[in-house]
Amino acid sequence: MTVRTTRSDRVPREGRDPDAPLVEARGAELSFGRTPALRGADLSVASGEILAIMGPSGSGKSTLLHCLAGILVPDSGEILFDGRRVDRMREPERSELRRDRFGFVFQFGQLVPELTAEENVAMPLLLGGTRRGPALAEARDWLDRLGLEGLGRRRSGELSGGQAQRVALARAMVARPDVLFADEPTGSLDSLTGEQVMELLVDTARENGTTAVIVTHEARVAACADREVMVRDGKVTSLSFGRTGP
Ligand SMILES: Nc1ncnc2c1ncn2[C@@H]1O[C@H](COP(=O)(O)OP(=O)(O)OP(=O)(O)O)[C@@H](O)[C@H]1O
Repeated sequence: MTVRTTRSDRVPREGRDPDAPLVEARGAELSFGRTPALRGADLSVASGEILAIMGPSGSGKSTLLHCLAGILVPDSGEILFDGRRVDRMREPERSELRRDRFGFVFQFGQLVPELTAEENVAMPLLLGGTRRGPALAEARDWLDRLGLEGLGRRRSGELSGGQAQRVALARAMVARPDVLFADEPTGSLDSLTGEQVMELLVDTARENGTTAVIVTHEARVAACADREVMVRDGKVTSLSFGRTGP
């Protein structure tokens, strides 16, 4: 069911300047105790862009993603979302931003094991105040779209790794976030399954005009993105623009 899209299919959301950065880090620095993780990271992500962050283990990729997503606050530097200073927000405001505007997929889907797949997917809608019936109907619709017809009543222990990551993707997208943050979304999967999940993730983000920031070790996974950046020693050091042209 996957429809391959190309890097030139970028669809910014209506009403936005496609060239204005939606998510930005400016000179972000963050240390964990004496361990510096970010040493002046600069990054701009345009609205509707699918960006892959690559780099060696321990270089600061996850820390950068967590700062961009308002999970961590840098020691210095700025984090902006849609022109607003995320690093200056208090935790309740950042929490609201994460809930209302961002979606997340992590390496291990982190589904709630006691809940069924459709209940997991419905969770962001329920937290946002949607009634149970409509929320579950929307969740089933997303599961169908991601090729998981008929699996809505299963719990995470009854799903394969690839199925569980697709449920996690449905949960991340169900509330139509502005930005999808994915940290090694295919890291726990074999390469074929990982590629399928990544294609679904990228296609789903593109179809919905969702900006995506994806941390990955895998060049083949990064190749699905519009743009790749490299993180080394806590800095964004090199950029490669789309393979299909400058
Ligand atoms: N919670 C933490 N406490 C202490 N040190 C941390 C913590 N999180 C990350 N670090 C350190 O910060 C540095 C950057 O880590 P980070 O996880 O951002 O790297 P990464 O590029 O995502 O690595 P990997 O590809 O292995 O996941 C590393 O030296 C790491 O050991």
